[in-house]
Amino acid sequence: MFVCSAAGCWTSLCRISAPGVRAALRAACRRPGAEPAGPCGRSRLSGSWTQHQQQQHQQQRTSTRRKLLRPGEEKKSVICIEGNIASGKTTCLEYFSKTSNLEVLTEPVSKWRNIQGHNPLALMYQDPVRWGLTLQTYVQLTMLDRHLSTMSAPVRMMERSIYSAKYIFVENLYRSGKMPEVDFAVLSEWFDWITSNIDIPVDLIVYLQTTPQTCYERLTQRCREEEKVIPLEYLETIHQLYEDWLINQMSFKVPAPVLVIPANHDLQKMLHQYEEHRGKILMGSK
Ligand SMILES: Nc1ncnc2c1ncn2[C@@H]1O[C@H](COP(=O)(O)OP(=O)(O)O)[C@@H](O)[C@H]1O
Ligand SMILES: Cc1cn([C@H]2C[C@H](O)[C@@H](COP(=O)(O)O)O2)c(=O)[nH]c1=O
Repeated sequence: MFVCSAAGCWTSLCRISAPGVRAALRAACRRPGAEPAGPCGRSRLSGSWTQHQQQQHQQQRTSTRRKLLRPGEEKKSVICIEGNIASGKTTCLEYFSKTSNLEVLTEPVSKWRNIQGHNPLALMYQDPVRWGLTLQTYVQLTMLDRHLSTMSAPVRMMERSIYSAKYIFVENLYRSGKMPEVDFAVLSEWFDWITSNIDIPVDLIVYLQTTPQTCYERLTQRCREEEKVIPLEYLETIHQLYEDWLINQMSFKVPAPVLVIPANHDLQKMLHQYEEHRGKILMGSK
């Protein structure tokens, strides 16, 4: 049985309305870096940046441009859809997949469920201490492969990223005592090497913000065999790690601006919201 030791907490502080995000993004565009900083020197309001973040990101984008662009070539954009397990990321990608000049990359979950006849995802849920490193090494490899694959359209929308695999899932295994320190050290050195030696451009993060309860209901309804052992507490912990990373911005470096979309709503309202945010998502990545 897979049980998390640390239960997460839900804070209404982090619920930012869509109009609030829009206003914040408008303000951030007008006055880059002028947002008051949060406790760790970063802005708490998603979609806006501190001066430091703005400079860092600009440098990243400039170096990407130098490496990739030839005269007349257009800048390509990468948008990562982030969120808890069963928050609706695949459904969101499916919706946008009908957009022209946009390619969609889903998470390589089928690989995590079958590598040469083995199922590291199932093994990890059955015995995380033994199999956590195995799964997360493979997740890191397959996510890197996704990031580095040749783009077939000017805009790429992909499910999660190498960053969330490390900052959310590896971190959770380690913090909950389910990953031995040596395994965490090996994964961390790999991750640090990859991210400091390989350019992994991300232009926008879209965070589908849900309650753990909503995810629990959707996960139960989806009924993926490996995930039947997941308790609500696990989703609460993952939720809190996401909130600390993307909303409070107190845990790890956020590689791109964050657009928060409240995602507890029914499918129809979600599709309506995606349509409403379409311009911001696609243009915001430019
Ligand atoms: N807005 C929604 N309301 C109700 N059910 C949803 C909604 N969005 C997705 N679902 C369902 O919830 C389950 C998980 O959605 P999915 O898109 O696979 O999430 P994720 O890719 O984030 O794990 C699926 O069965 C999907 O059909
Ligand atoms: C990235 C990542 C994922 N997992 C697990 C969590 C879920 O069981 C699946 C992904 O499914 P989702 O519906 O797309 O959220 O994989 C993991 O254990 N470790 C990871 O790094």
